[in-house]
Amino acid sequence: MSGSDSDNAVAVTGLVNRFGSNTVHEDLNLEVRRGEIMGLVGGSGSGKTVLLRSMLLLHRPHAGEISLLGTPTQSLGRAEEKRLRQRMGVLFQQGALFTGLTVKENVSLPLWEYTPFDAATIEDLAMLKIQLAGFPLDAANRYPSELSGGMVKRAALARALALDPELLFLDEPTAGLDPVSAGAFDELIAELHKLLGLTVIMVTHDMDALWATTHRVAFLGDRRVLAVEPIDRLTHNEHPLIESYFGGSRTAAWRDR
Ligand SMILES: Nc1ncnc2c1ncn2[C@@H]1O[C@H](COP(=O)(O)OP(=O)(O)OP(=O)(O)O)[C@@H](O)[C@H]1O
Repeated sequence: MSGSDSDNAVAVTGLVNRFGSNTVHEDLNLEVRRGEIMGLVGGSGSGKTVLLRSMLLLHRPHAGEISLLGTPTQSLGRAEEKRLRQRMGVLFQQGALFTGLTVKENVSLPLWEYTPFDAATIEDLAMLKIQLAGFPLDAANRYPSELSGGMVKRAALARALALDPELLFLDEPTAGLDPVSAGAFDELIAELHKLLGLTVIMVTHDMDALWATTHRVAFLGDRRVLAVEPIDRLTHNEHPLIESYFGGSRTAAWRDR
């Protein structure tokens, strides 16, 4: 049974994405409930990033409807789109921090752009988000080039949280981190989810992250979402594409726990 709009943070219906003759999505459907952490997995090239960019309104689909936080997005005006964007945060794979700005300045940027607050208030809010993301406060004046991989992710997360988003998108948040830092990041996401009541959509290949944080996981294959299930069930799904994805030696140990 499909949920009503008010139950869903995201509803994607009949999505089609094409690049020339390459059809990436064909009649793709996905519903993400408010307050859940949804993982997005699938083989390389299955269209996870294109789906993420479509949901972030960074890529206009060929056809279909995407409703975000109860708002259909197909024919939004610029001002409405901007207001909706303010309610969403995103952490891109490489962090995507501005290299010429310190961490504090990076986190302050959305606050300058979208809020009427004065400089002192913006600085206070930025420091609050930096703390919330578990980034060391005494390193807030450092530039991105002076940070470790784990610190870059936390700084980027602080920026994603700057405007108190209701919906948080994470693109491979633990890629490139050592296992200890990746585990700490998983814990942080779970804590923030609990504390802030966020809806989180996370693209990842990281099995630890899927098991540690997600409520359900959507599997992309064959140009659509083939299944949406809790990870313990999904890893036993008998669809050939899903079976083959989770049957590799790196993931089989998880499945057979
Ligand atoms: N801007 C673009 N122009 C043309 N083709 C594109 C563009 N962006 C994505 N594609 C194509 O769309 C398909 C899906 O790409 P996408 O990056 O979404 O896959 P993915 O599931 O995120 O893969 P990976 O796990 O390797 O990151 C690929 O065939 C890719 O070549």
